[in-house]
Amino acid sequence: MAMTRAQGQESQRMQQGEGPAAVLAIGTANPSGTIVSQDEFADQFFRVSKSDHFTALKEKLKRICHKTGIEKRHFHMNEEILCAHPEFLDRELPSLDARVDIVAAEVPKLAESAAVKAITEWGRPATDITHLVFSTYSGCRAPSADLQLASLLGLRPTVCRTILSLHGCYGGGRALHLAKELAENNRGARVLVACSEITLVCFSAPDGSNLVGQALFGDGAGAVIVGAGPFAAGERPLFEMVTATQTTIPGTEYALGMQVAGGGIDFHLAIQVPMLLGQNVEQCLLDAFRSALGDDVDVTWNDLFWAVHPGGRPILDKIEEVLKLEPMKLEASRRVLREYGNMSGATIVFVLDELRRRMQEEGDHGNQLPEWGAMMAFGPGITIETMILHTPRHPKGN
Ligand SMILES: CC(C)(COP(=O)(O)OP(=O)(O)OC[C@H]1O[C@@H](n2cnc3c(N)ncnc32)[C@H](O)[C@@H]1OP(=O)(O)O)[C@@H](O)C(=O)NCCC(=O)NCCSC(=O)/C=C/c1ccc(O)cc1
Repeated sequence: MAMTRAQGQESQRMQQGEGPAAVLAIGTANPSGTIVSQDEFADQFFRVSKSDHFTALKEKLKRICHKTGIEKRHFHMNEEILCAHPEFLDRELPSLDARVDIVAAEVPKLAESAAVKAITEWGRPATDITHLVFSTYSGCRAPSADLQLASLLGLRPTVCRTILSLHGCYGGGRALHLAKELAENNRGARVLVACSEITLVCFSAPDGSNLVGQALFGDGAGAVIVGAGPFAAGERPLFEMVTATQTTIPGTEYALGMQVAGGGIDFHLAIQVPMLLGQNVEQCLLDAFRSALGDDVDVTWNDLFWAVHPGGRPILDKIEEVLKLEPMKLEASRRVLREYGNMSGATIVFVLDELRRRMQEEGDHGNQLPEWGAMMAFGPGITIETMILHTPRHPKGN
């Protein structure tokens, strides 16, 4: 059969979604097991790891915990697991197999809890999902967590799955970026984004190099349904994903990283990370806005709403300082950090959920959050994912 170039172009156009992709529903979940107050974390961590005699290290961890801006975190890890696996405390002992056995089962289950909430809110059957993008730093096995999640949710066998491994804290941003591209280029596509992180793969006894990570990271999962028009009855865009960019800060590979080793995943966070992000975020935002709205776009940062990955309290402080943001602008990020800590790739989904909650609350009081916003997530590279968001205004009652 012969097809002309024009017919080919028309056929391609017919396969594309209408308008920018949008977030249609959001769900989040945390392990129900252990909730640790940040005030008590150092005492508890040193007790269970039998490290109370390292008094200087413990005092340092207390100083760090006090400065994190975190009030509590959720963990799958508990004393029962530690009793069964004392090797998790000693980086020199082989423990990767046992860790992977646990997270291979738990990471998809946690993702399922978040995804069920998102799918329920979306209101369509799980079998209408066409694509799945799964992000985790705990995926060291194939078939992986994406396939298990697809089975747990009863997705159709033709669902197109992609797993993003070891993207760390920008995994959620990258997954949403990819979902936008999939939805806009496949008419009728409905993409489930799932990010699920369990710190058990990184857990170890305190030493001179791991205190910041142990004080910062927590467990959680976030799920988002993404789709472009035409929208089905009942589907309601929460955030339109207007444009998305990824930038790597040259020469900063050393600053953030993780390494899968026999004794678990090691990670490092250089002390310069907040400064490096502070020096680069404004340019990323300008580039993203120019690509969305043209070179002569004039943006006032305080006129936007903000969904920034709360990688750490000084990162939020630095971004607030360089963009001269009013104090409440990063409140959604600060609240998520306070309540859950840094859940790596899943965190940005919690921030979007918090923003959506605030929008509803403000709307109920007759106020509205700004129409335009920016989402940013950071991770190893140093990589910065930026997305420009727009909130459609729904007439009351719709
Ligand atoms: C709460 C901190 C640790 C301290 O707050 P501060 O305002 O800087 O306070 P201080 O300057 O008084 O520092 C307190 C102590 O912490 C030490 N410190 C201060 N940052 C440091 C430091 N990166 N190292 C090692 N000591 C330090 C600092 O030297 C000091 O030690 P000391 O003088 O003995 O009390 C704060 O710096 C903080 O949150 N830092 C982390 C920022 C950060 O890099 N976040 C990660 C962003 S990217 C991301 O989210 C995830 C990436 C990821 C990667 C791998 C994965 O597996 C998963 C995910």
